[in-house]
This record gives sequence, structure tokens and C-alpha cells, in this order.
Amino acid sequence: MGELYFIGMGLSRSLMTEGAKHILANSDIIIYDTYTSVSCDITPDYIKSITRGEVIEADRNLLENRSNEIIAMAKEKIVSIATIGDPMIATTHVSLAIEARKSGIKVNVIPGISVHCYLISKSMLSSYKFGKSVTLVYPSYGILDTAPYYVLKSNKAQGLHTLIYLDIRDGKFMSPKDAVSLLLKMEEMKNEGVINENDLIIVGSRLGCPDESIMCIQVKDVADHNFGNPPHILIFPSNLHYMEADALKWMTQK
Ligand SMILES: C[S@@+](CC[C@H](N)C(=O)[O-])C[C@H]1O[C@@H](n2cnc3c(N)ncnc32)[C@H](O)[C@@H]1O
Repeated sequence: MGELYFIGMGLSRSLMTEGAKHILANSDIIIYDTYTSVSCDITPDYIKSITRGEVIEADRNLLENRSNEIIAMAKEKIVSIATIGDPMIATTHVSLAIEARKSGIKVNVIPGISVHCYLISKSMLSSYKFGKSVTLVYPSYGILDTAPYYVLKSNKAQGLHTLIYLDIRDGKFMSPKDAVSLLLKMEEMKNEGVINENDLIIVGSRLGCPDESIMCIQVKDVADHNFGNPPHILIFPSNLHYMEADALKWMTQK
């Protein structure tokens, strides 16, 4: 009888839990999710070096459209879906977990250190004051999805901070510069006073890696700043408690 594991590998090797390593080492098949995120030092080759199992590199098509193949494997073998960060935060894996459970397969989730909690912790903003998070995506067929603009608007109206994941499309990572330019374009289109060039935002870069950075910077200065290699993530803070404001001073661009 098989089993299906959803394993969060954390953001980098140093942040991978012993529990995750143990299951990865003892899985028959590891389906390595290559499309929801990326790490500076966790790679399919690294996973091959720590497991006795077969490692399959999976794109969105395998994980979302060919789930019946994964379920068939998990009926016989120990199959692990391995994801950078946490397997259930800002991913679409829950539908596969539900399908597998409905097919009578034992499903286990091994949480990993997500970019979500990592950045909240490092920014020192209050976790109680975060609203809905959102992914900013590249325009598709010339159409700009303005949902992030309205998430920001609604969070701001409630005094809540907004965490914004940036799109990964065909291996291309959205940069902070592109992200801010898309958000300013939305402001131009909608003109509802949500984003201003003088707003302070937090840009997290390569979190969990030796060259990570967390910077508090004005929207207007983002285009001229070199944030280094991806991945990147943003927080638009809302009303700041004086202690949050003090903490952000350490991360502010001088
Ligand atoms: C769709 S989310 C998946 C999050 C993942 N499941 C997790 O729990 O960490 C991927 C996005 O998160 C952000 N991200 C992921 N890892 C990051 C890192 N180490 N540093 C900065 N941003 C990161 C990027 O915006 C990236 O495009």
C-alpha cells in the first residue's frame, strides 16, 4: 500500500527540516515541483544525492493536469511531492491532496519554512496585522489583472499589511522594478489612490540564502536599485505601530 506526502523543503538547505529530509530519503518516487518556486541551493540533483528514490522533475502540467498518474503511483508506492518553501502556501497542491484522499490514499503534509513566514519574521512587522496576500502576474494577452490593486486597497482600508508574491512565468522571475511599474500602471488606470510613488515598501530578495536582503525603500526608488538575482517578494505595509516603524528603520535604504 502506498502513501502520498506533500513535503515542504524550506527555502534553502539550511532551512530544510530533519523530518523533510527523512521522508525524502525514504520515498520511492519524488515528484520535484519545479514551477511554484525556486531555491538558491535546493535542486533536483541535491535531492537525488539524499534519496534512494527516483526523482521526477514536474512542471505545472504533470502536477495539475495529470494528477491521475500521480495517484496511480501513490496507490503502490511512497510518493512525495517536494516543493520549495511550504507545500500548501501559495501553491495549488491542495486539489491533488483532496483527490488522493478521495481515492483512499493516505495523505501526509510535512510543512516547510515558507517565504511567507520567513519574510514576516525578518521584517518584524506584526503577523496579526497582515491582510490577504496576493500574486502579481504578468499581463496575459495584453490584459493586466488588477486583482492585486484591489487586494491592496481593501487591506489598506482595514489598516492591514499586504504581502505580494511575484509571478514566475516560463522560468522568468518578475523583478521588483517590473512589479512596481505594473502596480503604478494599475493606479494610472483605476486612479483610486491606492499606490503612491512616495509609499515605503519592503523588498525581500533571495530569502534564506547567504546573499539575502530585506530592504525598506520608497516606490519611486525601486527602479534605480539593484536587488540582485531573483526570487523577490514585496510587502506593502499599512498603518505602522511605532515599534514596527522603528524596526523598519534598520532596513531602510540610506
Ligand atoms: C508561488 S510562491 C510559492 C511560495 C512557496 N510555496 C513557499 O511556501 O515559500 C513563489 C513566489 O514567492 C516568492 N519567493 C519564493 N521564495 C523566495 C525567496 N527565497 N526570496 C524571495 N522571494 C521568494 C517569489 O515572489 C516567488 O515567485
